Amino acid sequence: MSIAAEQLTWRIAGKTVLDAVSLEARPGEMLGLLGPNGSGKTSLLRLLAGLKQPHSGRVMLDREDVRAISRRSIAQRVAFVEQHATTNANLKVVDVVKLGRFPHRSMFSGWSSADEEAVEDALAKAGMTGKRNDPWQSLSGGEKQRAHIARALAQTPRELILDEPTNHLDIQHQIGLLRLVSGLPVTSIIALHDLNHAAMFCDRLVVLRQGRVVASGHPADVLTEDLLRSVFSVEARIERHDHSARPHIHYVR
Ligand SMILES: Nc1ncnc2c1ncn2[C@@H]1O[C@H](COP(=O)(O)OP(=O)(O)OP(=O)(O)O)[C@@H](O)[C@H]1O
Repeated sequence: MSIAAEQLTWRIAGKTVLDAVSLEARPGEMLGLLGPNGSGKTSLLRLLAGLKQPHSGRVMLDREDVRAISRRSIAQRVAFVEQHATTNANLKVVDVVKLGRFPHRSMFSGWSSADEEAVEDALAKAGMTGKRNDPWQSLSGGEKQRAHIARALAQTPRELILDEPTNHLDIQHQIGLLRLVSGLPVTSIIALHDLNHAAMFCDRLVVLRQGRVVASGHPADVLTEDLLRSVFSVEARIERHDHSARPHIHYVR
């Protein structure tokens, strides 16, 4: 249930996009990945999901190098909700969600009651049951995003990687999604731009700047006025909630 990057370096077009990045999402933890535009969040998540190969360093699942684990086992346990996911436009919502069961099926197995249950549960958790038979093309941007999340949940992953999954969602669904992910019995790594949402829901945070980790730890230790100024170039005052001890950022106009 743990997922880790060890000294990952990735370059493209003569540029070092990720420079010896290490992090670990511990079992059951929701790890927030923060950083300004272009800091390397998507590149790092794609390496962790196995969609790109690092130039050096390694990705570990439960402390085992992913290169020693079969592609099928990885596909069964790691789900990735991409930022700009595309889907065949001729499918119905339920068909897209069913694709999440693909890694669990063999050439000879039929559609099982476990598959059916996983799909129904995923549709319900993503709030998409009522749209199950709608054509993909008829969905709004936020509904498409929720259907992609349902597809990832139908995969019944042990590790869940999400790249800015709250983009396109209204505030109710942003909070609903973060509450859902934080309550799942999975290990998750989630890239977020809303620092207050990250502070509210994530167990720990990692901050990237220009492809390097510049801070990591509990939200209260990471989200400081100095860090907001030096990494995000914003002035802010930080208040701590009495009961949760989590930081709340007030940006200065
Ligand atoms: N295929 C590519 N070709 C050239 N440059 C790339 C490629 N992929 C990533 N980069 C560069 O790597 C850097 C990091 O990009 P990445 O998308 O990982 O950042 P990000 O932190 O996810 O940004 P955002 O918050 O804007 O989504 C950027 O400067 C980007 O231009």
